[in-house]
Amino acid sequence: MNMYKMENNMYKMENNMYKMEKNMYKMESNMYKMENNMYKMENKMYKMENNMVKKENNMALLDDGWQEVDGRDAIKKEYVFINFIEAWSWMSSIALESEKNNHHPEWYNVYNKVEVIWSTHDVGGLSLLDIKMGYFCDNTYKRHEQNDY
Ligand SMILES: C[C@H](O)[C@H](O)[C@H]1CNC2=NC(N)=NC(=O)C2=N1
Repeated sequence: MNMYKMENNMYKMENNMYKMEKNMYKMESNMYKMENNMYKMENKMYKMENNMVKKENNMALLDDGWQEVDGRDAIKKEYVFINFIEAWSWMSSIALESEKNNHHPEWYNVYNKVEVIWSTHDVGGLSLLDIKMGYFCDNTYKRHEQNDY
């Protein structure tokens, strides 16, 4: 009779082992899912942070005379120089930096005035590159003779 009991106990133990193993697999699978969700959340956080930085920088530029373009996700500003040569020389500096960043302006020049628009065509709106180039335009402008009437 002890033999039967022992055998029976053995079966029970074996059965419990299987159950534990199954649970382990489930736990492992849940861990992977949680990890995956964590990555997704982290990714969302990065995107939100990036958008916040973009908005903050954008606001700062708007304070510096940049305007939003009607009906477009783009910013524009008009610069006035002392003459055509100053305007063209400033445009050359911007052109070189644009090539470096592979990010190019939309602009319109008449004599000593240049209107610049920044927008990222690849994403159909503003990106951090536009803001970076906006700052570059302003900083370069400071080194040119101006005519602010
Ligand atoms: C193919 C080339 O890299 C892309 O078209 C670049 C070039 N310059 C650019 N300039 C701007 N302003 N926006 C862009 O999306 C852009 N894309």
